[in-house]
Amino acid sequence: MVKSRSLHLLFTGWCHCRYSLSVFNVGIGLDLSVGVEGVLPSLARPANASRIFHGIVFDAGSTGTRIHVYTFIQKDPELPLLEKETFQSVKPGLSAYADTPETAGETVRQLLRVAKKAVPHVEWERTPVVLRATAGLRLLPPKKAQALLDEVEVAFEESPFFVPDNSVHIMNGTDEGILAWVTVNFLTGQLQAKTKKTVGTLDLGGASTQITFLPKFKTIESAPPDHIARFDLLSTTYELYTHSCTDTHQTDSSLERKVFESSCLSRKFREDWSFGGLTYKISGIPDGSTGFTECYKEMLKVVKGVIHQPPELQDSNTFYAFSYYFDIAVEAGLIDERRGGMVKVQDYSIRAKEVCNKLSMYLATKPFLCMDITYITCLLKDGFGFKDETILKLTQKVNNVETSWALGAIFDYFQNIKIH
Ligand SMILES: Nc1ccn([C@@H]2O[C@H](COP(=O)(O)OP(=O)(O)O)[C@@H](O)[C@H]2O)c(=O)n1
Ligand SMILES: [Ca+2]
Repeated sequence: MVKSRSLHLLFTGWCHCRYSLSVFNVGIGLDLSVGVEGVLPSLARPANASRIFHGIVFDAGSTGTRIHVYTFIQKDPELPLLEKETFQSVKPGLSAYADTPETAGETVRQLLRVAKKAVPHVEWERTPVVLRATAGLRLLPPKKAQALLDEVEVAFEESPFFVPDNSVHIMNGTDEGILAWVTVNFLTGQLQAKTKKTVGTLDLGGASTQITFLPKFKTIESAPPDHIARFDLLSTTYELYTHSCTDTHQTDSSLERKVFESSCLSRKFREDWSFGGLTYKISGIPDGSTGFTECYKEMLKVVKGVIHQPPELQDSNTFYAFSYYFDIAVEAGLIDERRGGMVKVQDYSIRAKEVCNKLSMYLATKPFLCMDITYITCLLKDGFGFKDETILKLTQKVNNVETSWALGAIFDYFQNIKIH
């Protein structure tokens, strides 16, 4: 089976980009406390609740389904701390079961066992469980996606956990970006610092990508209003720039072609790849040119002019980046898988040149690395408009908690954050 994020993009075609105005309110005057493991604002809970309480979030992503079980501690008279997260994931994502939706229910039941172990028996019936699906389900025909969500809901209702209204739904890309930003800025302590020294976030999933940051004055002035998200926290109004692209399925006749040749692949590379009910012959260009320059040109076709470029990104210093930004940096040897690390945008670019100009060296072990790392380079430089020196902080976890929108989603649940 072909494993390449960018190959998927090349087949699905142009990103469908949304720049949305999102407004959510998080209670003015909210109190916050700082802990060793992390920081959480006050969460609404029953008056007779015990000191420890929990929340369960399922992330139904395009490539996998994950469960996050959060344990919070109420430190009276202080506010709750995030004590720990229990995390587990399975592959493939729910969209792989579009024609056998009952299998989606089984996937969820399997992961619910993790929650039963992580949450004490007496807490089950007051512990909320929610599932948010992202690009994989956004791309399915609505009826097929709904059938999967219905199976999930059945599995939830059978479980001993509390199933709130609207517990299971497809999330839009804007919410994904904002909630990931909330997660990272919360875990790094920026939200409670009140200094507005927040960090921007970059997520690159199997079929969508998000960029979210707190813009400076000029960006707010010059960006169209629907590129800005607003919310209030601790008497401060935050205005976020958030932009999400979900790969769209191409409808033109080019999807009918059965052969896909790319200069990002070695001339000797041949593999069959099934996608969208058809099988394609993937290969390098037998008599054509290969290498970084040609590969970059291919990537420019799917990136250039599609994504809005906020001018201030040229001056920005550090962004937190996760998911495929992390995975590909590991595969390229730029960072250690366990520790993560900092890379500059130019590090992706330098490595892309090295890999793409020696394709035969990677043919046996990492045939798609050139394509994937060149795609990331192109997305960062010519898509978003980052400068070479911008630092990306690549991390899967902060304070032992996954850098994912999932924590932001449970925060959203407990706080009734309204995203518009
Ligand atoms: N908790 C998570 C969830 C996803 N991921 C990564 O996210 C990428 C896949 O994204 P995804 O399946 O969520 O796809 P989307 O639905 O977000 O487009 C892979 O690189 C995963 O390793 C992660 O690193 N940690
Ligand atoms: Ca994701």
